[in-house]
Amino acid sequence: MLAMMLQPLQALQQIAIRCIRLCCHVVERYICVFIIVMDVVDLLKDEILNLRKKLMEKEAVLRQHQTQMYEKAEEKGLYKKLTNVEIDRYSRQIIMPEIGMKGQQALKNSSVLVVGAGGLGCPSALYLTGAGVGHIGIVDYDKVKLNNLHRQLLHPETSTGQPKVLSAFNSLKRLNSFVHITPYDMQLDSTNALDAIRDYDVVVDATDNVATRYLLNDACVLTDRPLVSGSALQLEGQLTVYNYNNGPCYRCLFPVPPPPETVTNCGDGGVLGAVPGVIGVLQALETLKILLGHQGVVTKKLLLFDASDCSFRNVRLRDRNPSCAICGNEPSITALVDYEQFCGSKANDKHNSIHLLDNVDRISTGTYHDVRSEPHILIDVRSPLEFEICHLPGSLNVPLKDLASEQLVQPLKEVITKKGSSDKDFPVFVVCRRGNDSQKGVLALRETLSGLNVSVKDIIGGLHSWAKDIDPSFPVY
Ligand SMILES: Nc1ncnc2c1ncn2[C@@H]1O[C@H](COP(=O)(O)OP(=O)(O)OP(=O)(O)O)[C@@H](O)[C@H]1O
Ligand SMILES: [Zn+2]
Repeated sequence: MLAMMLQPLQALQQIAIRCIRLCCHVVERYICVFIIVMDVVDLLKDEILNLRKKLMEKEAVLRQHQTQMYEKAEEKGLYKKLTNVEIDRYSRQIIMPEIGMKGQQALKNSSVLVVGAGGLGCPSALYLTGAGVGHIGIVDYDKVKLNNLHRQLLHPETSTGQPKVLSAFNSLKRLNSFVHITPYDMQLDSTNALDAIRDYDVVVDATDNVATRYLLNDACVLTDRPLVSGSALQLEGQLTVYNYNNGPCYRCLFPVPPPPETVTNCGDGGVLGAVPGVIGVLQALETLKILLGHQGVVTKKLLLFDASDCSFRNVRLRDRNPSCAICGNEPSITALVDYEQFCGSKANDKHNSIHLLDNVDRISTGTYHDVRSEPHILIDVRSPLEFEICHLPGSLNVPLKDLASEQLVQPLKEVITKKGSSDKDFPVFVVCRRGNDSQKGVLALRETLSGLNVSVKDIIGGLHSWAKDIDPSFPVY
């Protein structure tokens, strides 16, 4: 009787087992197919990468031959005139009355040094190369980083980790093999700037730091070269040509460098890629106008570009200062100086660590990792926008500038009073992106939290160290 009652149940069980087996089989097949597709994708990616490498090797050999040919031809004075291919290639600008054969010929016989192969240097060099400037030098000491690619469009993904000048050289040569490109993988400084600049007619300042701006300015004044200067940050850009047509030099307008802490760079302030794109292209345009001897070069005035409403504004600049230290009537500077010392900042925009706190007031990311399960408060002093990109679990976001405000710190005080016990200092840790602002945060909090039993320390190296030493999956920006 019992066996009869169980029969349909067993049949159902069998059907269920079959169904499950069938499902497993289907899932297994899907996984297999997925794995096979993934394998094919990986294989194709590897193959394409190898082909690209081979292509680059072949292109390098070709360029070597072309360079030799160029040099031999130049020795014989052969390349002074435009070839028929060049006439065809540049015909759309040659037929303009402002350029003509003479203008194109002039471009072919001119040379431009682009300093910086970054956000401004890439678009600048791109249009100078396209226009057929005969010789372009490009200087940079840095390597291509992943976070350069959104705006430094001469660098393809495959260049990441490569010297920027090599990457720029390859892209420019691929674009126009008629142009002679000289890459300089080096930092321009007082020891090499004059020699580098003397070989070129015009200098484009596409760098990102104040020390190099003064260096280029002085070097251009001493060698009598126009300096096409540009800058871009966030949604704004600026452009002017210094030391041209009796106009002012950079020192005439800014005899004293700004305090280093007031200078914001792209790494901290951010920049929308198309903004340096606009300014870089305008730098190329002004350079071409100088080489062609055109009127209307942006000198003795400053062009201001505001991308938020796409407005361009020209403001008049002061005239050349007769008592300027470098271009004045009786200059006190007659040779290049130490620009890092003069500006009190490095000739790069790389992050410099500051030391405001004693070691006892700081903890490593490893120590924080070990104590994070114990009661404490972690304050992240970055901006809310940065906090949104990534943050450590349980951290409170109080931006550095708000730490000095009694009113804004009041809720924090309440949390500490609630959590802390009176017999032991309650631990408060401060974190930021790289470990500088967190130290400032500790100093500010010591003021605003005075009177409370707290021990305030910062985390050395900030979230960058956390990602490097503790959690490699943590985003870095
Ligand atoms: N003295 C110098 N000599 C050679 N190259 C320089 C010098 N100073 C700055 N540069 C280069 O100028 C370029 C400026 O580019 P950009 O302003 O786009 O900044 P970045 O350093 O590439 O990027 P980010 O600031 O976002 O890290 C950089 O590639 C930098 O290496
Ligand atoms: Zn001057």
